[in-house]
Amino acid sequence: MAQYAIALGSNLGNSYTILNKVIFFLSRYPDIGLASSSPFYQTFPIGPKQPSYYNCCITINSSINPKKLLEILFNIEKKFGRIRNKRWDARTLDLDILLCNELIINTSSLQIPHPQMIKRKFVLLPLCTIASTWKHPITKKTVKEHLQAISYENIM
Ligand SMILES: Nc1ncnc2c1ncn2[C@@H]1O[C@H](COP(=O)(O)OP(=O)(O)OP(=O)(O)O)[C@@H](O)[C@H]1O
Ligand SMILES: Nc1nc2c(c(=O)[nH]1)N=C(CO)CN2
Repeated sequence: MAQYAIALGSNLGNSYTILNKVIFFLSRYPDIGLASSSPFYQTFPIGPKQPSYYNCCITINSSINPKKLLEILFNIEKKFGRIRNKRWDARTLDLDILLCNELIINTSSLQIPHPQMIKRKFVLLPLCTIASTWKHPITKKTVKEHLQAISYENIM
């Protein structure tokens, strides 16, 4: 059984409702147990000009392996209306695997920890509300320490 941290984001459609529905959907998914879920934060977009986001994080327990979980999350993004065009395009749903136990994976299609997570306040702030002491397996710093190191502000 592994513990995963997952980041959710949405900035197209009724984002608040979409995130709620996705968390409910995941909580009922076979072999996935929802452990915790953060508050939702409205955040200014990082990157190209586009609508503001709702972001949150969850932790789950699952016997599903990381590669299979990525495939499942990809299909859930599709089910909730994600159309993939360019990188960083506005989207109804983005699901990123942030952490899996103390595991490090570095393949072309899957990197864990998520390489961008420690730079993103819209990830670290919600994650810190549910997993502040989780140690990043590469930097060895906790989620809280990474959050404290970020100076920019994009939370509304
Ligand atoms: N830990 C991970 N979680 C989710 N996707 C990942 C992960 N590691 C690698 N990927 C890969 O990243 C690819 C691009 O993902 P996506 O289209 O969601 O990027 P993005 O959200 O636009 O940008 P970013 O990657 O900066 O969040 C996916 O096809 C997936 O194979
Ligand atoms: N505030 C915010 N900005 C973003 C986000 C996101 O989830 N929230 N996701 C991006 C691509 O993954 C790019 N920029």
